[in-house]
Amino acid sequence: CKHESFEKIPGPPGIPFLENALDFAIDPVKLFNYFRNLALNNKDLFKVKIGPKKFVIIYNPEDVETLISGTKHNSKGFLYGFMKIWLKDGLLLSDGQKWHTRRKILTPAFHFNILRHFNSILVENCWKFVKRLEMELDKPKTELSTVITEFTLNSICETAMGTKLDEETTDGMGKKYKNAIFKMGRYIVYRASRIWMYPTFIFDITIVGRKQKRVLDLMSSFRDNVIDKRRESAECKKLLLEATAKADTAAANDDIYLTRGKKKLAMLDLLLQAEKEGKIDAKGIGEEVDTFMFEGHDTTSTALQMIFMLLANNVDSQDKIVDECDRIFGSSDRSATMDDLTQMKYLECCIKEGLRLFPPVFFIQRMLTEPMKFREHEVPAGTDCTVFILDLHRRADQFDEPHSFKPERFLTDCPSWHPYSYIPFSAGPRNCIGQKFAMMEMKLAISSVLRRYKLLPVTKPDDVVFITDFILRPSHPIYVKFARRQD
Ligand code: HEM
Repeated sequence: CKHESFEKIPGPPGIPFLENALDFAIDPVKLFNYFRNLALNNKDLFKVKIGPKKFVIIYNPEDVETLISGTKHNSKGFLYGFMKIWLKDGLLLSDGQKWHTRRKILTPAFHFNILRHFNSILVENCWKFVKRLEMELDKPKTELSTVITEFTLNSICETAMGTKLDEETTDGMGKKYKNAIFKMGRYIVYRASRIWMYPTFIFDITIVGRKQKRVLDLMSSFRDNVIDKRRESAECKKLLLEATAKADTAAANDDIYLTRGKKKLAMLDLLLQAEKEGKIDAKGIGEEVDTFMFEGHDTTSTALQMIFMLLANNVDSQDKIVDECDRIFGSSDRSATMDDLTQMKYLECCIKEGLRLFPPVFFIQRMLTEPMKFREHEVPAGTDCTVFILDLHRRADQFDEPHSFKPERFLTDCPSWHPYSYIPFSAGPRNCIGQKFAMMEMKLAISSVLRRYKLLPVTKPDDVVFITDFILRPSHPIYVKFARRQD
C-alpha cells in the first residue's frame, strides 16, 4: 500500500518556526479540551508540532498495537522528561538495561503469593475506610478524593512499603503529600505547555520553578520517612537476615525472596535486599519508592472516585453488586478472601467499565527510535507518539453506545472489540506491574462499602470537567451521598 508522509497527517495549523507551540499556553481545562476536540474531529490520529519537535497522537487500535506490542519502542516520550526531576530512573520512566534489571527485581513483589498476604492488610484498611465513612452518613454529600486517597495511600504504604502510616503522619505528612502530587502535576503541565520554560536555568528561577522545588523537597522527606521507618524496623532486619542466610546456603533462585515462613518480603524489602547484593543503590531505592507511591495510590484513588460516582448514578448496577455479595457471603459479616474476590464477576465488570470510561492513566507516550508505519502513514524516527487511551476507549466502531455505562459488555468471554482498543493498564512489555494489586484493592474497597452503604447521586458523570495532568484529574471535587443500606 502507498505510504503518506508525516506532513499529510491532519493537525491544527501552526505559525512559522514555533508551529503549534503557542496554542498550548492556555489554562489546563482548555488544554484538555483542545486535545479532545482534535481527537473528535480526526478519525484515527492527528499531529502537532512544538517548533521542530513532532508529535503524533493515535487512537486507532491497530496503530496502538503497532506501537506498544513489541519491545522496540520502549523509550518513554518527551513529556515524561518533565517528570524526571521527580521520578528519575524509577520503573515508570527508565528504559534499556536499567529498566530491565529493575523490572526483574520488582516483578516478584506482585506475585500471587504476595498478593494473598496483602489481602489481609487491605481488608483491615477497608474496615477503617468503612468506619471512616460512618461519619459521612448524616451529611448531604461527601467529597470523595480526600477519604479515598487516604485509603489508597495507607494501602500502598502498608503493603508495598511495609510501613504503617500512623495517624499523625496520615493527617500531617500524608495530606501534604497528596496535595504535593496534585501541585506537581499542575507545575509539570504548566512547564510542558510553555516552550520558553523548557531550559532548566530559566524554569528554576520562575515562581512556578521555585514552588516546584519546595514541593519536591516535601515529597522527598515523606519518601525518606517511609524508607527509614522500614529500614529500622525489627521485622525488616530479621527478614533480610533470613533471606541472606538462605541465599548463602541454598541455591539462589528468584523465589528466595518470596516467603520466609508466614512472612513475605514487601516490595521495599526486595529493594533493600537487592541493595545488599549490590544490584541497586540508595538513590535507586528512593526512585522506586517515589514511583510506586505515586503510581500505586493516585491511579487507584482516581479509579475509585469515578467508579463510586458511576455506581451512585446507576442504581441497578449497585443492586447487582449487592446481590452478588449476598450470594457469596449470605448473612455473614466476614471479610472477603482471595477466593471470594474471584467470584465477584459482576463487580469486576463494573470496575472494567469504569476504567473504560474514565481511564486514570488516560494517555501514554513513546519516543520512536526508528521510523514507523501507522497503516498508510509514515512517521519519522524522533517523533513522540501519544496513545490517547481516553478516546481509544470511547470509539463507536469498537464499543456499542461508547459513552454509556454498560458493565454487562464485559460479561462476554469473546469481546467484539479489538484487543488494543481497551488498555487501561497499557499492554505489552511496559504494561502496569501493579494491575492485579489494583484490581484486588478496588474489588475489596467497593464490595466492603456497598455491603454496608448505599451510594446516592450528587455529581453526574456528564458534568465532570477535567484538567490536563498525567492522571485523569477532575477540575472540581466529585461528590456522592452515603446512606445506610437497609435490608
Ligand atoms: C487503576 C489503577 C492503575 C492504572 C489504571 C494503571 C495504569 C498504568 C498504565 C497505563 C501504565 C503504563 C504507563 C506508560 O506506559 O507510560 C502503568 C505502568 C505502571 N504502573 Fe500502573 N496503573 C494502576 C495501578 C498501579 C499500582 C497499584 C501500581 C503499584 C503498586 C502501579 C505501578 C506501575 C508502575 C511501576 C508502572 C511502570 C511499569 C513499567 O514501565 O515497567 N500501577 N500503569
